[in-house]
Amino acid sequence: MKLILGSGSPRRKELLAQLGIVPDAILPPDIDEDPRKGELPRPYAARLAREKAAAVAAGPDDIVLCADTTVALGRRILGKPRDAGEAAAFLTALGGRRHEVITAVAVRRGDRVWSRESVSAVKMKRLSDAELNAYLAGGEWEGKAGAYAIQGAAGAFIPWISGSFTGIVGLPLAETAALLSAAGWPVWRQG
Ligand SMILES: Cc1cn([C@H]2C[C@H](O)[C@@H](COP(=O)(O)OP(=O)(O)OP(=O)(O)O)O2)c(=O)[nH]c1=O
Repeated sequence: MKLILGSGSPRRKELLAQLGIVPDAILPPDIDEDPRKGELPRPYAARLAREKAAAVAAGPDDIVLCADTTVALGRRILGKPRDAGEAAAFLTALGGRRHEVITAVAVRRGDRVWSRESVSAVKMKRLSDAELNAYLAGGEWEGKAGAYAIQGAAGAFIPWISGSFTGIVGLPLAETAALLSAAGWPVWRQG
């Protein structure tokens, strides 16, 4: 039995390492991430996590761990921005309001799949032009859902959250540990 982290996100690898878990392999999935027409953020994140888990090649007894993080502004899905212009638009839309960050986790072993979603509420302050421009120039928005990373400089824009910090960063550890255990991975083995 091998543990395969089906993710190219360095954050997910680091969060897993917080549990003392080093995957036997890292295989980033390649799937179409376009939302379906009218798809809501939570079902979208759940679908993507499962599709990622299905897309990663693994042996019948191997465990595949995948996740998807989506920022939801009401019914609107904010994924990874295409460019700095879209990042600016996302951050302007998020500023001065509350939004949700959904991270869906899917664990697959053979044909069986276990999955859960972590939903957190996040308040971002309204950004001044100086804050927005400096943040965009820093490049931390690249590859991040909603165009920010709470674990970096954008932490200064977020006075309040309710939910799971590890979930917002990309892998909710409480849910992840429970799913891995359910699939038979010895999360709490000694030594
Ligand atoms: C909201 C937020 C997202 N993110 C990141 C986590 C995810 O890596 C990314 C959302 O993109 P995802 O599509 O969830 O993941 P990914 O493309 O980075 O990696 P893979 O599909 O291979 O697993 O946004 C942060 O790092 N901090 C944050 O505060």
